[in-house]
Amino acid sequence: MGSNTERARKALGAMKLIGFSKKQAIPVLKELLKIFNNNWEPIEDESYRALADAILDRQDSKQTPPSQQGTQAAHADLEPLRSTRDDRQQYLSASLDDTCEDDNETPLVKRPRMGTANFRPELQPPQQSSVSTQGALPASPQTSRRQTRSLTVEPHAAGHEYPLAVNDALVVKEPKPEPQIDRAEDFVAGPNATQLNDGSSEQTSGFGARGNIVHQAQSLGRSLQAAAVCKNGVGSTVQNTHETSIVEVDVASSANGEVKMSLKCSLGSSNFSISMEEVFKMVEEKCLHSYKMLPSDLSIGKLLSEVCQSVVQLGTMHSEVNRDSGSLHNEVVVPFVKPISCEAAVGISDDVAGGSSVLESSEPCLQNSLVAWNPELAHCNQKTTHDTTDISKGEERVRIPVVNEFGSETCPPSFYYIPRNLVFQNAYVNISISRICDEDCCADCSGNCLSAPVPCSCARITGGEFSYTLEGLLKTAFLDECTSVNHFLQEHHRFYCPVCPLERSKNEGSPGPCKGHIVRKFIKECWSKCGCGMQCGNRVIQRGITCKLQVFFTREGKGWGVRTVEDLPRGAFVCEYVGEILTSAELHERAIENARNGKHMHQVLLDAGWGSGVVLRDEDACSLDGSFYGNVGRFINHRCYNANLVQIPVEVETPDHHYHHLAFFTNKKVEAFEELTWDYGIDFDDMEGPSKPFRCMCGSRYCRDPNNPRRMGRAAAKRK
Ligand SMILES: C[S@@+](CC[C@H](N)C(=O)[O-])C[C@H]1O[C@@H](n2cnc3c(N)ncnc32)[C@H](O)[C@@H]1O
Repeated sequence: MGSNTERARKALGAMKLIGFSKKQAIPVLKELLKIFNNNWEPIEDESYRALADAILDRQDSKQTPPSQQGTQAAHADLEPLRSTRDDRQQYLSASLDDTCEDDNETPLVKRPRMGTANFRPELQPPQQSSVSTQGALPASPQTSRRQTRSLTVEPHAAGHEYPLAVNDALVVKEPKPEPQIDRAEDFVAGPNATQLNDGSSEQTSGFGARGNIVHQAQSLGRSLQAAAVCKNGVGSTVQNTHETSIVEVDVASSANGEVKMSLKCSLGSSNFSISMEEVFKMVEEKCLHSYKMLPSDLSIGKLLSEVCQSVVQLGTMHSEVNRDSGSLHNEVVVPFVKPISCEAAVGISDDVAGGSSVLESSEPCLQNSLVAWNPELAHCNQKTTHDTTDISKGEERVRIPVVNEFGSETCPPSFYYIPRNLVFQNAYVNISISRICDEDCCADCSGNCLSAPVPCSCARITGGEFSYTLEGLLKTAFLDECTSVNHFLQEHHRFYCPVCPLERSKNEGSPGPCKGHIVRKFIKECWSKCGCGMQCGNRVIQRGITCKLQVFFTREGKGWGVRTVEDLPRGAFVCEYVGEILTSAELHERAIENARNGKHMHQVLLDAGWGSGVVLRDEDACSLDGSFYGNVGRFINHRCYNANLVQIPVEVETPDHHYHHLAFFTNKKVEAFEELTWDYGIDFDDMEGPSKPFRCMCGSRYCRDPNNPRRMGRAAAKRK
């Protein structure tokens, strides 16, 4: 603590260190001491941040144009309401004056901490009849701006009303759910929170909050909660002030693994409404003041989002540690509860008309999934070999964690993670240098083909233009065309095999008529026979996954799914669908086997190039099966019509298209924590197959499943 002189010396030393002379600092310090009724704590807090800001505000105010003087005058009116100086104050002023003579001292100053909840004079509670920082220090252009942004914070500002007298809780924008899925938002809050925001209840501290959050008993644990309690000008001479101001940072996880941070500022009886953008901007400005310079791309929003992502990652790691030490259910960090089996009876859909289609599972899985909420009904402790911190086991450039907030298993049933397709047995995939002719590669190129003045021969099959932009995204026109294939099937070319390999594998002697395959646009990437480097912009999918993904257990009964934990722009490559490359006959066998075993189906036809006019041999009619060997793509669930991913065939190392890669790209902007989905192309009306399509839980208003009661009219749902 120390004497007032000592404290003043330190404060001035701290200011000196960041470039403020005593001449500049002393009057402001005096002013603040008056405001805080000689309470040093709010001034010393955060390495004298209040003092530094107040000095800056005062400096700014000197440049305030005359037009803004009226506002200052309004504040000046508050002056008489302020508490009068007592003897102590006078003594302190004298001490300060003394201190002024000594310029040699350089007390230690802590580096200001960024992002820590702290008490701010500007956000000080309206002391009903007395204290106002704004009143004490003339409003500057900056403070005026702040006042405009946080209009109702200052209760006595002339002419200011409280048009949005609402909640005091500042809630960071919550992770966005997948559009059009109605969800009960079950956020599990920190221990201090009770119920936020349905308007019906408030927190213990008197806060309400925006959003739709139902808090439950479990929490992320105290370690994830930071609370800063700052004394707020409590003193005998200040009347009508409340005892403390509390600023809390609460981090809560939702039932489906989303993370929400809420900042709660107890501001007594004041009402105010501000947007998070305003808060972020102000914090950024303050950081700038404190640090004098900031990284140009600093964004408090991003910083907070990073905090949320770290919570998810830490939660995942904790769950793994707990699982290993057998204490999963003793110490709940993220609300992991008892598991379910997600084994399911399966069937194979005969539908190939929608293009690449995943052969689907059936009801039992859904029934199992629905018991996920009831731990007592959970069963099947199937052992898996997954690393929940990274299901790819280091095979990808990024880690892909697994999160399960509902099931007794912390990870999905076993499979081998492979980052690239592998031939199972008989599929004919001939990758050889000699098969790539000169027109199908760019041997003379170097560096980045996208930067060349004239597109090289690798752009030939895409009409002389590359599919990618220099930023590594799909070009809009190309993406629009690929997406419209899924949306308006009838308008796109459908190819009918003279003898369909799929039908032939079902009935060799008398194959049924081909149901049709959609002719899709291909991406063609440069490859090893090209002269360009691996960083060439026309090599996107072959560089592998770069975005941050997470495998999570869905709440809607779809089993496991995939979500992004960062915002993704439109046209971004997400991942490939990887699996064993099967022939039609092998595919058929697998489907029957899967149907017997009752598993999710993970098979996708690679039929985008079947319309080449040649009658395909069985070994040329390839498909991918991710059941036993696959990558993260095997977890991506189906959504009717308005999925956020589009599947695009990609030619990399073989020029003929019976074998190709299947890559997923975002077809809209996707926000962090949205589930990633693609339209499997299932015809839910097709009941001919050995088993029936799964009951669709996609939540899309355009759901095609006739058994889905929530879908819109059949006509709307049916594809054009
Ligand atoms: C490629 S897998 C997707 C990952 C799967 N959810 C899992 O847990 O392994 C396809 C299977 O997921 C389930 N599924 C995918 N999308 C679904 C949806 N919209 N509604 C219900 N189940 C779905 C079905 O069981 C389907 O056979």
